[in-house]
Amino acid sequence: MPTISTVHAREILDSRGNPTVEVDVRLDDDSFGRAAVPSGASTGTREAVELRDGEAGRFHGKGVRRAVDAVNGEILAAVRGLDALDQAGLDRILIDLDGTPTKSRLGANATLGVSLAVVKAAAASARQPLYRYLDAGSALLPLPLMNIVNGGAHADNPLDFQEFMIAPIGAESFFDAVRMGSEVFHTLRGALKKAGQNTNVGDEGGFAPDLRTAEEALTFVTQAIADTGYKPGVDIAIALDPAASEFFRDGVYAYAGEQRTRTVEEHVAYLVELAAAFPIVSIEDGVAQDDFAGWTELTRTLGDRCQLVGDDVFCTNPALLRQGIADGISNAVLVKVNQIGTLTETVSTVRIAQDAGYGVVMSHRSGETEDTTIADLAVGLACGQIKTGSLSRSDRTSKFNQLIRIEEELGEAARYAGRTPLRTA
Ligand SMILES: O=C(O)[C@@H](CO)OP(=O)(O)O
Ligand SMILES: [Mg+2]
Repeated sequence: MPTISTVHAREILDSRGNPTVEVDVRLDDDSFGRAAVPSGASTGTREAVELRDGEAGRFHGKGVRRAVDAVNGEILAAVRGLDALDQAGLDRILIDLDGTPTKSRLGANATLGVSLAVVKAAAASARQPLYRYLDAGSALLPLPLMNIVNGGAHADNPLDFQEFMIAPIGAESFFDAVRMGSEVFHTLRGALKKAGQNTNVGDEGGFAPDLRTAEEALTFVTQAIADTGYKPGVDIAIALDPAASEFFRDGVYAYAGEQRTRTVEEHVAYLVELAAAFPIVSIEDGVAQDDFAGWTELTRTLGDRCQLVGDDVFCTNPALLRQGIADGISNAVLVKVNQIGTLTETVSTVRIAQDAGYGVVMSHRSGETEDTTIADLAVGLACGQIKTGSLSRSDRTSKFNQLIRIEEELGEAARYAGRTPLRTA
């Protein structure tokens, strides 16, 4: 049984130039694992706590030295000598050591870094790639939701909705999906340029044009799919993440870019209208995390023909997801490892969703690193879908590239999910 001999954390930079935690783990058989922790901008209120120092001047208060110190001190002392193959036991110790319901004492950025670095070291010890270590039979390559237009909290443009994504549902393989996505991305660049728009990109590598309405962005995206030679809705469909919690104020949806508000009823009706007018197969956080009436209404009106993904409303939290399933809201869950802070809890959220027939979308954060763990998790947990940004910027393409390698390694056994996981009419 390989045991944990050293755990060492450091501060590194993420894709927004902010500090984040990276953890190295070495086992007594010399196996090594390294994991870097991502960071969100549009965060759910019930996410596990990302510990930041708040120390004036240093990294503008965003340092993560306290989380790093927690790993190199208390956590190291508690996990040294533990069985590296007992992930559930390790994660239980991390949760108990922290002792708070939201991991606010040691920081979810500390616990997650250790949790993921240990499983990677354990996989290395077993001489398995991570996806196979998680499940020897895993061979399902996810449908990628590729974010090619950025708005909301991820860009300095007027678009109220945060993400406009393309989903190559008709691709024959994961590699084929990446090729198709890349082609559309470049067609879109040309079209934006021709329209006199800037082609700068936002936090997740999608374009951030100066557009005001979702219809304008959706028209550009649908046209780019068609102009590349693909059938919108057949070869490539569209997915949205309005990240509606970000613009839900005083019981109404305040569209700053459009300079108007919509009531909950008007807002839901607007989403239904968009889903009818464009080839939209998935909407994440269509309504806000605290808008229970909105979630109920959206699920009732659109849930039979569109994937409705809960991000802020569930925060990858098994208890919140269980409650949502009991309440009958949404029909899919977004899974972000740092929203909950350990691998074991992440896996439990995925399993709860799968058992309930809910869709599962493994996801990056808007602040990422070159770490590609989520690519392996998407395959190893048979999620069926992954959301990892655009077809540019290495913090995003690193995940696509890892999935290309996994598909190649699986060879004949590899299966590309395509449209199957969407469960849409
Ligand atoms: O809302 C989201 O789904 C994510 C990832 O795209 O953004 P952030 O990491 O800023 O929460
Ligand atoms: Mg989201």
